[in-house]
Parts: sequence; C-alpha cells; structure tokens
Amino acid sequence: MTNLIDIKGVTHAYKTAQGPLPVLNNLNIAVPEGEFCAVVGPSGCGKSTLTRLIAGLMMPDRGEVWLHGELVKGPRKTVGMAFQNPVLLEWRTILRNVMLPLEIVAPSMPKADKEARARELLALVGLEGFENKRPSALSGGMRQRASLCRAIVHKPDVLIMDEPFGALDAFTREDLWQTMHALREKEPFTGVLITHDLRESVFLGDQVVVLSGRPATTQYVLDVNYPGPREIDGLYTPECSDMLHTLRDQIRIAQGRAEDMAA
Ligand SMILES: Nc1ncnc2c1ncn2[C@@H]1O[C@H](COP(=O)(O)OP(=O)(O)OP(=O)(O)O)[C@@H](O)[C@H]1O
Repeated sequence: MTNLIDIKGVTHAYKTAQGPLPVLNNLNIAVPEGEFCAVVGPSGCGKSTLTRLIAGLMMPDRGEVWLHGELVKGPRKTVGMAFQNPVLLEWRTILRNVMLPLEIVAPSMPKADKEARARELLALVGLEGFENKRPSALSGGMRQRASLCRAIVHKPDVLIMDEPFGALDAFTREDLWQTMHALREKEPFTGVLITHDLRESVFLGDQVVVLSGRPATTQYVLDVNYPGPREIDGLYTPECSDMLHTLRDQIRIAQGRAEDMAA
C-alpha cells in the first residue's frame, strides 16, 4: 500500500522575540491511503503545528511533507480541515455552508450538483430536514456534523481534524465517532486526527502516533487492532483496555520528557 501522507524528518522552530522555539524535531509519520492516523501528545508539543505543515499553510525548516506523491510547497485545495470550533457562517443556511468549498474549488460545477452533493452528505450524518436552518438554530453536535460535511464535500485527498470533538459532551462525542465511521464507509478518505482523548484515538485511528514533549518527535506508534466492528462496546474489551494503558504510559513518558526539557 502506498503512503498518501509521508512526513519525513520534519523539524521546525518558531521565531519568537526570545529566539527560536523548537517545536518539531525529526518527525516521521506515514499514513497509507484510506487510513486514519490519530496523533496524541502532551499539551503544547506541536500537534497543531503539524496540521499546518500537512495543509501546506507553513513550510518546515527541515524535512519534507509529501501528499499523494507530491512534495507540499504551499496551501493545497485537496485538503479538508475540521476544527474544534466549527466556524459556520451565520448568514448562510446549513446547506449553503456545506456547499461553500465546492464554490471555491469547483466553481464550474452546476449549482444543482453542488446542492445534491451537500444534501447527500447532510442526510448521511443525520441532518436531513435541517438544510435550511441557520447554524445558530442547531446544537453543538449538529453544527460539528455539518462542519464534517463541509470538510469532505469536495472529496479532499486528506481530512485534517484538529480536536474536532473536544468541545462536545461525552455522549455526543461518541455519536460523532460513529458518524465518522459511517462517512468513511460511504466514501473512504485518509485522515489525520489530533486529539487529547485516548479512547477517541483508538476508536477512530488505524494507527495512533504518540508525540514526545516539545520539540516533538515520533515517540511511539500503536497499530490499532480493534476487536470486531468499530462499536462503542468494543472500547470496554480487554484488547482496548491494553491499548489504552499502553498509550497512557507513553503519554506519561512524553510528559516527563517535556518536564525535563523545561527544567
Ligand atoms: N505562530 C507561532 N509563533 C510562535 N510560537 C508558536 C506559534 N504557534 C504556536 N506556537 C508555540 O508552539 C508550541 C506548539 O504549539 P501547537 O499549537 O502546535 O501545540 P499543540 O500540541 O497543538 O498544543 P495544544 O495541545 O495545547 O493544543 C506552543 O508552545 C505554542 O505556544
């Protein structure tokens, strides 16, 4: 299987008034086509920086990011992004919010086709009947569902998700995890998911990459062998419990390293 995302030896430091702040150090991550990579690590270790580098919004000081066999040299239209705050436009209906990326990347696509595509996705995530509502009329979980539709409406090569479910209550979050699997089953896409939630990383990831404390490097990679179909009950099995313990231990090690660096 080819790697759709290949992050090779990426090193990056921010220039600050106090001098360079090293954030990533010789980071390597490989994500095969169709797979989901969950990235966890201590707070402030550089996870969001990593998403900006993959999306081509920033260039690394050293190393390379490859997407679909192409070296990333600038922002790419073939990347979809979803964040903790869905940032839907209040002056547009939910349907027209979801259609927005198509207006930018596929301006010549007939409006009826754009609309049909957006409606299809909204139905898939359970928002049929809410197409003409404004974002403020929806709950947080519903807004995040709409934002997921918007992130994949233009069939991006890669979906980058930075803490997309972080602001939701535990049960809504679990619903959204299942929605993610339903979406992936309907139209497989490759993804990078930044999260602080280890259960989420195991439920959604095909691999979980643990980043070390800052400057972050790839400390540990867990290949997720989820027992049976990805259903919430699976999280309570001994297999999942073992994976979660391993990840917790790795986070502890990463946090220790971050404290050592600060000392
Ligand atoms: N534009 C910037 N200029 C200078 N420093 C920055 C910039 N963006 C981020 N940083 C710093 O780089 C470090 C890594 O930030 P980043 O947001 O990538 O971490 P994170 O792992 O996503 O954090 P969190 O877990 O809290 O969401 C932090 O110390 C942050 O303050």
